[in-house]
Amino acid sequence: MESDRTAEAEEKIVSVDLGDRSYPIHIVSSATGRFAAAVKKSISDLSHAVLICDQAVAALGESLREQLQPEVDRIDSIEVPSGEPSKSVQQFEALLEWMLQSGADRKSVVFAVGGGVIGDLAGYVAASFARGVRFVQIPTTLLAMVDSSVGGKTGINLSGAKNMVGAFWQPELVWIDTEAMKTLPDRSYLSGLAEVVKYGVIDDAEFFDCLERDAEALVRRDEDALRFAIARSCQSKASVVGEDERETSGRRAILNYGHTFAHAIEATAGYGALLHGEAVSIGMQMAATLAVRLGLCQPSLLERQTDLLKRCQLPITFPAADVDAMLPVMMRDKKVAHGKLRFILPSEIGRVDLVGDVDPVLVREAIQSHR
Ligand SMILES: O=C(O)C(=O)C[C@@H](O)[C@H](O)[C@H](O)COP(=O)(O)O
Repeated sequence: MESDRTAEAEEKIVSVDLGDRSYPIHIVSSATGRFAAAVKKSISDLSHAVLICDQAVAALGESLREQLQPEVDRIDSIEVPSGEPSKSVQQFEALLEWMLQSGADRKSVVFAVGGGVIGDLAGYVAASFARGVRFVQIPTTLLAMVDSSVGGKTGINLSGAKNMVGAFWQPELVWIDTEAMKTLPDRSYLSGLAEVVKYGVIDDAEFFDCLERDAEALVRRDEDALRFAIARSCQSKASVVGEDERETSGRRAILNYGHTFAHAIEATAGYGALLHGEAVSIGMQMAATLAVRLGLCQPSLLERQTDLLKRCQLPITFPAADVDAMLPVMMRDKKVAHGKLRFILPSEIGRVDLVGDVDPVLVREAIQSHR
């Protein structure tokens, strides 16, 4: 009992405030027994649960199924291959057909169990089936915990453009159990740190200082450092999304720091060649280099970012970067307006702006300097 009480006390709830689409993010540690209660609290009239689970965490999917069983009339579950290639039109269609065969209806609730790929894919399935059913995000990678499970961006890739098809569709609940970090492979874990570092650069200078203090603790997955980093990242993301849910005012676009370069790297290198967080790390380096060359920030910003990413054991160059292939892909970025590229660029640690009309020669140079 005592340990249960301690675990409960350690539970942190961050809320995403979006009026009638508001929802809680529960950040817990080894809280197997409390999942069903949290679901019941957030979701009324749950009778049919549909679990879409990453193959890599099939055992967790089974455990969640057992926990939900007493609360529902029916559960259907399916496993999806791990990795970025699953965010495809074909996989999306296969899941919709499977939902239909499973007798899903508008009251069914989709549970997305896995990393960013599964969350984005299953979220888009939920947004599309019968014109939208409710869904729950259960992120099992660090990147999904701190970024993709929060904020309602769901979608899939086209062969030449990442996340090009999708919908803004908010979950009912995000359930983050840091227990999943114990078995996450190193490469995947470290790639999630790139999005953590991103929050420091774009929004929270004090957090950046904490990350500089805690980098080695985070790399060795120290529980306290990790819980702090996850909670602070989720708070940052929740507050930005609360201000600009559908990226209309430009505020939400700050979350895209490094992503114009990263998405082009991922699409041209072939989905899955790099993990998303690895591409974001390299993309942030290219963006900060561009900002220095444009005179928007001091070189010391790039130096601090480089140092922190290196200490997080993240890649900061991509020798195979193909500038000529990347530029046309970048023109399909969702921030392009009136045919012109726009970038999120830092002016100081903790502050970025949306910058348009950037000389393509400087963009090429920024890419080339990280090959
Ligand atoms: O939530 C957002 O908004 C973001 O931009 C967060 C990004 O880290 C995330 O990778 C997002 O999916 C990219 O969005 P996109 O609109 O550039 O596809």
